[in-house]
Amino acid sequence: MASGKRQAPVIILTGTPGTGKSTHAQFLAEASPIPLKNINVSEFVKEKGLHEGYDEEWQSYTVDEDRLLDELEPLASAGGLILDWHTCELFPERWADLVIVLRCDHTQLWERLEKRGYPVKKIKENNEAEIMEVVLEEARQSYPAEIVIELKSETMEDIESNVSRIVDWIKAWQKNQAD
Ligand SMILES: Nc1ncnc2c1ncn2[C@@H]1O[C@H](COP(=O)(O)OP(=O)(O)O)[C@@H](O)[C@H]1O
Repeated sequence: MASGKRQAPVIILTGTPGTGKSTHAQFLAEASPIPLKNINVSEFVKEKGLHEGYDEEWQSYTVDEDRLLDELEPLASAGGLILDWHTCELFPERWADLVIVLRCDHTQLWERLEKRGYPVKKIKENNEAEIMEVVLEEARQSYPAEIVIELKSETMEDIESNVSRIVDWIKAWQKNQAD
C-alpha cells in the first residue's frame, strides 16, 4: 500500500481524454478539506520541457517518462497531490492512495473531442479506447483493486456527486492517518 504516514493523499485522476479529468480536478481542489496541489501532467510536461519533441501526426508531445518521474517523485513523496493524466500505469504503486477512472458514453465523448478540435484520427483512437476500457484496465492492472474507483462523468450532477464522494474518501483517509 501507498503512503505510510503522509500528511495528505495522492489521488490519481485518470480516464480517456475528454472524460472530465481537469474539470473534476478543479472542483476537487476547491472542495478538498486538505489542500491538494492540482497537477495536469500534460501541462506539466510542456512547461518543464519533459518531452522529446512534438508529434505532428498525433498532435501530442512524446513524453520523456524517466524525467517526468524524477520531477514528480519529491512531490508524490510529500503527498497532497491530484495527478490528472490520461494514462496512469507509469506512476509507481507506492505513490497512489486513490485512483479514480472517469468514464463517459462514447457518443458524448466524440462530441467533446470534436469541440476540442482534435483531428478525426485522434478522436477515433480515443473513442475506441473508451469503448475498450483501456484506461480502466490499465488502472486495474497497476494498482490494488480496493483503491481503483470507476466513476461516470456525463452530467454536472455526476461531477457534483463524484467530487462529494472523493471528499468523503479524503475525510476518511485523514481520520485513518490520525488514528
Ligand atoms: N460530467 C460532465 N458533464 C458535463 N460536461 C462535462 C463533464 N465532464 C466533462 N465535461 C465537459 O467535457 C469537456 C472535457 O472535459 P475535461 O475536464 O477537459 O476533460 P479531460 O481533462 O479528461 O480531457 C469540457 O468541455 C467539460 O466541460
